[in-house]
Amino acid sequence: MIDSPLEVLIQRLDPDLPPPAYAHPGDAGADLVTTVDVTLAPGERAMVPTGIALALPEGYVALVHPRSGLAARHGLSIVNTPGTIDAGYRGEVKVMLINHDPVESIELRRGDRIAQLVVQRFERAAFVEVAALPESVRGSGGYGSTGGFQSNVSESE
Ligand SMILES: O=c1ccn([C@H]2C[C@H](O)[C@@H](COP(=O)(O)OP(=O)(O)OP(=O)(O)O)O2)c(=O)[nH]1
Ligand SMILES: [Mg+2]
Repeated sequence: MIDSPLEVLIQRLDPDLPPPAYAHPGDAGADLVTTVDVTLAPGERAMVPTGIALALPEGYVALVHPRSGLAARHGLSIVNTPGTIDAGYRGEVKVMLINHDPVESIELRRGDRIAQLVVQRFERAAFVEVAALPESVRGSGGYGSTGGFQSNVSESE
């Protein structure tokens, strides 16, 4: 890493559990753990505490992302992905987990790594109202305006 890391103040509300940690140098996400055992039935969601509180520097946000391995293997995700941790928030970081598996329950144990925190700089916008927006190549095209899956194209096309 070229730049020195950004200092982010944390409090461990549950000192027996580890602080957020990057698994490898260069990783964007620092893993968060659950402080509680929780079982999620298919389709069920739960607000899970992480035992961590933050004081992010002004101009930074922390985003709570799912872990892809748990998503692929078990269907575990986050309802409001990515969750937004505002710089001024001093409460416990919580994760709104959801079990997307249609059949299997997911059993999580205290200390399991359930999500990852990505700290980013953000811009604060000044929203300037105008009568007409500047033109662009895309215009108002969206929602699949450029096409869909390749397999949907028939051979005669
Ligand atoms: O996954 C999340 C999302 C949010 N938060 C905390 C930190 C965040 O700063 C605060 C508010 O989140 P957000 O703005 O997403 O929720 P809201 O529904 O708009 O609540 P508020 O009215 O408090 O802003 O809740 C979490 O701990 N985990
Ligand atoms: Mg809000």
